[in-house]
Amino acid sequence: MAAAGGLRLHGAESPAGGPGTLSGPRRAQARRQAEATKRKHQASGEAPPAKRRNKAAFLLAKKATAKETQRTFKGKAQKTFSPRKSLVGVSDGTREQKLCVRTSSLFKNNPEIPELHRPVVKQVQEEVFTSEAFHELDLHPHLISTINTVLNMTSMTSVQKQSIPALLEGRDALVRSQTGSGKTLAYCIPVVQTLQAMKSKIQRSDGPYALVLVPTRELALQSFDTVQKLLKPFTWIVPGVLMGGERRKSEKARLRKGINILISTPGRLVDHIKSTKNIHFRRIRWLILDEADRILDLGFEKDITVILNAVNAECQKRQNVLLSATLTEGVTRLADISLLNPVRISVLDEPRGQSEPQGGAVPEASLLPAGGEPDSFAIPESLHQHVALVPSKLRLVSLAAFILQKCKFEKDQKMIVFFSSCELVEFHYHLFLQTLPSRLGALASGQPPSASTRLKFLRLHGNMKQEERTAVFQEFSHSKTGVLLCTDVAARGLDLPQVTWIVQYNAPSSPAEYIHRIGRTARIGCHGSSLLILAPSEAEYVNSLASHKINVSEMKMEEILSVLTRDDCFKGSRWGSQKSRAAGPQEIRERATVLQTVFEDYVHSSESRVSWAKKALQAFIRAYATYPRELKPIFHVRSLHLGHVAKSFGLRDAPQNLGVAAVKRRKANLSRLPLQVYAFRSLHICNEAEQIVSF
Ligand SMILES: Nc1ncnc2c1ncn2[C@@H]1O[C@H](COP(=O)(O)OP(=O)(O)OP(=O)(O)O)[C@@H](O)[C@H]1O
Repeated sequence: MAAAGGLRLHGAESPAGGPGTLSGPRRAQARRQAEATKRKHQASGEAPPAKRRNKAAFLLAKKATAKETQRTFKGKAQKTFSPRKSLVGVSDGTREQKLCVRTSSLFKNNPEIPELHRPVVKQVQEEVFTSEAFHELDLHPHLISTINTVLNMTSMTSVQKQSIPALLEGRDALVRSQTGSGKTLAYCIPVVQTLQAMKSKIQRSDGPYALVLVPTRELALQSFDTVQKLLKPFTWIVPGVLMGGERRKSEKARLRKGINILISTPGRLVDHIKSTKNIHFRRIRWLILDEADRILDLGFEKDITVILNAVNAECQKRQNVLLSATLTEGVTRLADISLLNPVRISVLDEPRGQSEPQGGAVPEASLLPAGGEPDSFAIPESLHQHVALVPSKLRLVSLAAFILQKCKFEKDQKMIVFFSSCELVEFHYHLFLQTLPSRLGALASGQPPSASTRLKFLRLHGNMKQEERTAVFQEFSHSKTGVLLCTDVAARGLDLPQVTWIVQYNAPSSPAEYIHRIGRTARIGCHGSSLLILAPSEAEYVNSLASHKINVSEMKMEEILSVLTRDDCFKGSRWGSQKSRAAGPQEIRERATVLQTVFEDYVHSSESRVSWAKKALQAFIRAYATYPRELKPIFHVRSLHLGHVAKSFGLRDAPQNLGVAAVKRRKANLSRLPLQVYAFRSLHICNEAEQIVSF
């Protein structure tokens, strides 16, 4: 649709969140009027009273043209929408004036939520379990009884059934099977079986016989735990873990004493290769790369080269295994240089081509994207995937409402929420921790929060100290309920039991990452669900997922928000003491506004909190600017509406300095820079969030 009338200044809403959609002088006049009101109240040290703020918004709204246009950073009309058509954008000034909350305009001037014409694709499926038992394998009886009694497992999963015999034969292998399908044991069992069977009994001082590389510290700990359990009857074989964040000195001491199965993150191992005298690879029989594609994604390629060279220099003959739920081109390259005549194991049920076998050892072409076509990923059958299209202004309340819906009103729910950066995790963690539980407990009953209303929030990201990361990982692992807010540090390989919901609040940067994130639920045949939250402008991402055979069904935002009507602590004063009332759309809006007010009041309770929220907003934009080129048409900073995004950080207004002149000035100075550099300069050089709006 063509832009109608004048353009709205991007992100420069009136204090009351008025639409600011007027053209030329009328808009300027209306804005001056609104700003004068604001200045007057600022001068007297007060916020404009709610009614007057809303009145200003109402005046602007009345003058607004029916068709509205978002102005992008480019200054181009990008999308037009009509408030009338908007699902949540119906303006009702009279009613708004009656509201007694200061937050305004949450439901006005939102972009139209497009119809989601999602193509239904047939997802690639894998059969998780087989009817074959571990005791049918030629394993040491003590190993079988450990698997049965310590791990409580009897039958093998498909990937185990295919991998264990192949690895016991001494073959190199490239293994791909869906998340949560038991890949860890698929390599740990053959390693333990071969090492315990060695003719000359292994001595601790022999040093490493098996080297397992994993991308993250938590995964290193988890794999270590599995190996340790399997080694129970074979006490002479010593496992050990090396990882960033731990004390090098104590790791050196352990290396000196001897570690036979060494599990490590690549970076820390390279550290030791360079600086520890006692590390050697003379007896290496196994080299295993778990989550191989992630190891490469994280930029460990150089480290892997250093490790491969160090191992090759001391020992040529060994078995090499690469595993992941998603294999990328990088992994094929790595497979080419590190695997010798490998067996390629894939557990896909659905044949990709008529000539291809179903599951089992398959030719390379069926493991990897053929002819440049998008790769398809197997997703557990019992995983139900959803997507919700939520306008930027409503993202924060929608997320909070969804958490409340699942974790307050439903029993035994355990949720992981993924964010795009450490700063975003920190911001939402503290915001929710300070606002949601206290509000729920205190306002609902007048009493301190009870166990039933208490929401447990945890967070996990790469900027935390290692001890804290480990403690959180353990706590969430052992907990039956709770909400873990995290970055992709938790996306790979982590086996956190009983997770029922995965929420992706910021969309992942690749379909592989999407698969690994949702793969933290519905593990090993259990049920689980996922929710991806997208802005209306990002709806196209659903098609991008479909091209990788990922099927998502729509969850309506109203459905998410409607939970607020079940909780009287979100009742606006408008409803007074009325007890029961049918929950209409207006009541949902009012309650969402009350919740938004809780967030805004918290953020605006001090200068430092405002600047904290601005920094989080800055981090969001910085992360948004890093989507890969192929996703830029869907996720582009230029299509962000800063004023609306600011609301999702509890900020009442867009950060200042967004005058047209400022934008033009910055554009003139920086127009020759590519956007990434543009964003990078603005975001990294400037401390004040207000300056980021200039790119
Ligand atoms: N044969 C089995 N029977 C029952 N449970 C099993 C079996 N094998 C593995 N499991 C359990 O299944 C869960 C998932 O296993 P694992 O973490 O190895 O999966 P994965 O394929 O490596 O997943 P990801 O791709 O996410 O890393 C673990 O809790 C593990 O203990």
